[in-house]
Amino acid sequence: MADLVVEELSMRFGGITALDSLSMTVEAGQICGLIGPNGAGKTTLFNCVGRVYQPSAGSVRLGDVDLLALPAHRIAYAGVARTFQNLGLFPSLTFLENVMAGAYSSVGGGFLKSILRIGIAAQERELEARAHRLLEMLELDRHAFSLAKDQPFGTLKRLEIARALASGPRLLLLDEPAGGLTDSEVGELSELIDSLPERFGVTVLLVEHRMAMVMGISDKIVAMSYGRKLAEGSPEEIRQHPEVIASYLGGAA
Ligand SMILES: Nc1ncnc2c1ncn2[C@@H]1O[C@H](COP(=O)(O)OP(=O)(O)OP(=O)(O)O)[C@@H](O)[C@H]1O
Repeated sequence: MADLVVEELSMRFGGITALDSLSMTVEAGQICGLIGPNGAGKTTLFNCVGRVYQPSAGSVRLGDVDLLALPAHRIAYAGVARTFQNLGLFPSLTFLENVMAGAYSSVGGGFLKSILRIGIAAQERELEARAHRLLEMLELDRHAFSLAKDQPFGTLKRLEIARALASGPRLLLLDEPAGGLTDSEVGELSELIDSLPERFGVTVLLVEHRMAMVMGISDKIVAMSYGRKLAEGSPEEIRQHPEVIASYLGGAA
């Protein structure tokens, strides 16, 4: 069943049509890669789904929830979490604190109630235990008390994913997760991302320029050009799609 449903989404910036009536779906537990040449509208689509931009027309639904009807700050409660190209971490906090900061966005409305019920100290302990478990699952537990700013970029990319997972999302938006990584780091990160749907029950939407990585881990790919969907299908179908090859993949296919 489709988990994420985007229908006839359009976004204009002044005279530029960045998204032109684009529709797509992602099934629950799928990894969907968005590809396309520079300026195709991938980031714009990503930012409309993540409620950074308010689209000019169209709809975005996650399960039964109309994401565009929510105020942008409620997006985490609806089950959407994201990572950022340039890391959305707090450099002067420890790994553990960064992950706990990610978890706070999920306690939201129930937070006050649970404080009244179990007290703030117990709530903190619960979040801390959850953050420790996540660090362990992402093989980052040895860094729990390291400051984020003291660790290499590749390790911080994993921490960024741990932080996003801490809110218990249903949809994870990954914005160029492999940007700035070495080839061996990309391999490790691909394995991690590939394992996320099964281990954490998330659906993943991924924007990434490293073609081998997208082709290797995506269940489906949406190829975009000039704000429109050029093709949608399995990596194999996309690799062989004449229009995709002509407009974008060329030698990379
Ligand atoms: N905030 C903005 N203001 C004005 N124009 C924008 C804005 N964001 C994107 N655009 C324009 O919308 C179009 C789509 O851009 P977008 O960044 O979504 O493409 P992209 O596929 O993500 O490209 P890239 O691979 O280079 O990141 C481009 O023509 C871009 O110049």
